[in-house]
Amino acid sequence: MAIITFEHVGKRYGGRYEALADLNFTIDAGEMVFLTGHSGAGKSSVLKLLTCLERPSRGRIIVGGRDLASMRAARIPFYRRQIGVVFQDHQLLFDRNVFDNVAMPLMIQGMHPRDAARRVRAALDKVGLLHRERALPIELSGGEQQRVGIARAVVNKPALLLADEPTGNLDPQLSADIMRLFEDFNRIGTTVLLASHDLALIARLRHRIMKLRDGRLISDREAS
Ligand SMILES: Nc1ncnc2c1ncn2[C@@H]1O[C@H](COP(=O)(O)OP(=O)(O)OP(=O)(O)O)[C@@H](O)[C@H]1O
Repeated sequence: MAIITFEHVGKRYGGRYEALADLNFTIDAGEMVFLTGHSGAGKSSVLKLLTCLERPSRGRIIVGGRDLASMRAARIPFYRRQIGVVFQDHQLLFDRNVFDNVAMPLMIQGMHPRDAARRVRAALDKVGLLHRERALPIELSGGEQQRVGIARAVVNKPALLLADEPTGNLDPQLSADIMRLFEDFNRIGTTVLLASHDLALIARLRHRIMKLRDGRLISDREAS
């Protein structure tokens, strides 16, 4: 069953040339998919549309049965709770410790601190950082900081996990470790869509690869 459908999606920023043009694809629930392409090909734009940070200029985007174009602004925060997002620079709060960073989405939702603490520790356990919950981000390595970013993205148990160049700043060994984490979450049922230009890494992993060029889908290779 499709969890994401793009139908004839186009995106223009401020009336300029098209960042995305007539994009059509579906991603089924439970898939793990890489989105690749050169810098400026439109990878981040796809993710911004999926998180409603941007609206499509044309076409339809359906996520979990909801049409994003017709979603009222007031619904967007609720919609976003079902999606975990991992950024290249992880966007941690450097004056808060690991626990508080991961707890942030749950606090914003008003979850009871006791329930939140249980969730936070479960997420930190999954990324192997339970023993660092009191550390400040500055005390962690780059790879560990990215793991905190992933824990924060999954703390809500999202059906869909999006990541924009999550290994962009990491060396090959750490990148492979981070990819294994995404595979772990995928194995337990989370749909994963991951933008990356690290072709060597993603080719080894044998998941579906969608390739963009100048805002168009130029190839879509099924998992092998
Ligand atoms: N907010 C914006 N305003 C104007 N143009 C934008 C905006 N965001 C993206 N663009 C343009 O849209 C095109 C696609 O950008 P996008 O960030 O989606 O590509 P990308 O494949 O993610 O590239 P990168 O790997 O460099 O992040 C680029 O030409 C970019 O300059």
